[in-house]
Amino acid sequence: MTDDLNAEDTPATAAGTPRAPITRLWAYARQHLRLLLIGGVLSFAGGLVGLVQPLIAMDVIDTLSSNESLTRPLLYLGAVVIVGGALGALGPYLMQIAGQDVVLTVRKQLIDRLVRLEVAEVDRIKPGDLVSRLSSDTNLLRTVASTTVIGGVTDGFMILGGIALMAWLDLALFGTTMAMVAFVTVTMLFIMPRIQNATIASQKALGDMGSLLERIFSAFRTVKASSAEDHEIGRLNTAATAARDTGVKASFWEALAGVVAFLPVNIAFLLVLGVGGARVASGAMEVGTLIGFLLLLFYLMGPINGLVASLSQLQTGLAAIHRIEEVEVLAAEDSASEGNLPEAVRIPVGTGPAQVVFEDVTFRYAEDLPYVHHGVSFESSGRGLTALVGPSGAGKTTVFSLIERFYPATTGSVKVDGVDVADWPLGELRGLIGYVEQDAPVLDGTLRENLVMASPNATEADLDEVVRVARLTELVGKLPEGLDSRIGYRGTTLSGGERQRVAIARALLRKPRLLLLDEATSQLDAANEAALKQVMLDAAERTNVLVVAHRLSTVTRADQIVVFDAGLVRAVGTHAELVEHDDLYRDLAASQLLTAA
Ligand SMILES: Nc1ncnc2c1ncn2[C@@H]1O[C@H](COP(=O)(O)OP(=O)(O)OP(=O)(O)O)[C@@H](O)[C@H]1O
Repeated sequence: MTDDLNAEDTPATAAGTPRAPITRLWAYARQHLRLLLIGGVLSFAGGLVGLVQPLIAMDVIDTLSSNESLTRPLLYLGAVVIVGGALGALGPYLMQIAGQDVVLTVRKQLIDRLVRLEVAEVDRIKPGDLVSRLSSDTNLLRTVASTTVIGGVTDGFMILGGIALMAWLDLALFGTTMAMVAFVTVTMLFIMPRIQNATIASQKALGDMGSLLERIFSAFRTVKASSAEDHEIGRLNTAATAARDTGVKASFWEALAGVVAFLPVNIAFLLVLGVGGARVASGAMEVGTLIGFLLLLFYLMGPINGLVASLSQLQTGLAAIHRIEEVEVLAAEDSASEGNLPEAVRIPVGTGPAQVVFEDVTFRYAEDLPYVHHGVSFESSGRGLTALVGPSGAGKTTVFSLIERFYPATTGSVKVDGVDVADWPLGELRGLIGYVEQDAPVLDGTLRENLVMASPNATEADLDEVVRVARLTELVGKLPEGLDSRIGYRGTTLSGGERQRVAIARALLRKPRLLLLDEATSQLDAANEAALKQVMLDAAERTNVLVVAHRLSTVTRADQIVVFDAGLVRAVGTHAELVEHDDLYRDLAASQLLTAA
């Protein structure tokens, strides 16, 4: 189902099951039904006007043979051509607008879903493929949700109208034509699902290409330093070839559908000419009726080809919906939720440092993965610095993920200000926390955009203050446009230490009641190191700071140190106490696991 979205070929724990694509298409189109219907009715009316043309032509021929004036029928014919042309242009135009509206609705829905996805879902999926779903797949929907459906329905009605007229004109010729129509119908039932499957494969191949490209650019320097360009180009080329092959396959079935529509109608044309000619010769039929029938058949070629093209396009659109729907069912967070507490129980609105309590917390990232936390308990409250230390993989960063409610604790409880994080309104919970990740991500854009993204209402004075506190004044001074300078994709124009201080400044701008800081494992130069430590200590004067510490200089200044080992808290104390009483801590302090600055 959602396997295509998964980085590994493990089934996703999606929030639901995709609905049938055709139901989904209806749900999308329904929201723009008015415009679609107006466009459809105008197109249909244009078609009907066109249908009258053969009848007027018959009138012209009859008038010719009766030597009467041609003015009246020719005027009718002219009017019919002009009105038919105008309706035929306006109707499809309105439907195209409706189609763009449908795509916009779907894109907005997808964007909302993608940005609000649960972290656990994002752990499993391939971002490049999501981009292709948002751009390429939704684009496929444009035609389908507008002209295809309405066009198909109008063509269908036109064919039915034409068939009724044929039956009225001559039953024998009607029977001949119907045999061909039956052939076309049966063959289409065979071809259509194949177009849909080939399109799904083709779009998937495009998604794979996007994923591979994203993979390369997310580790571009590593790819180059590993001289892996040829290997990566090979993988991309394979995906591009797969996209070509599946595209060709889809085109083959579409072309076959076109032939299946075209040939029988032409054969019917010849048969009608033969059978009708014989009937005219035997006097069983008027020549005007035969010409009218032939014109009708000729005229119906358009709607028949149109209907077959619509059915082919419908398959393409259904394939796109299939892929869009796979995203729609991924689990997303409800950041606007009011939390789980009953109305009467209000969360105390705190202003000072927030309190964090872990009570016997167990946690694993997924049901098929081992436990990371086996019963973690500790508390951190008031101003000051709490350092989490322990061997790599002991579960320190996971503590932050649980406080931010990126994942729910499996058992036990994580409390902030005495309230389980699961019960907090998500927006409020995250609003009181400043979080600095270990690799201190910086987003493409200007320095200012990066700083205010967590606090859009920050004033210039607030900005100046965090720039000063985070020791960024010198950096801002040397950038060509100061705060408004672009800092490159992922902040590539900044040093590691600068990126971290930008991330800290962003977190501080929120005036957090709790600061979570995942210290970088990479070495920084002495000046950066000292600057960062000072920023951290300054923040600890004002609020509760939890730091995953990798440096001895950080832990020696901490008010409290929590020692993690294999998913458990094995000791809590100050540096002096732990050096005295805890073997692991003593080893950590003495070894490379806590690097001396
Ligand atoms: N998103 C994830 N999905 C699955 N497993 C994960 C995920 N994140 C971390 N883990 C696993 O959870 C365990 C604990 O990871 P965590 O990052 O909390 O350790 P840590 O103590 O912070 O390590 P380090 O000091 O190296 O940063 C590790 O074994 C890691 O492989």
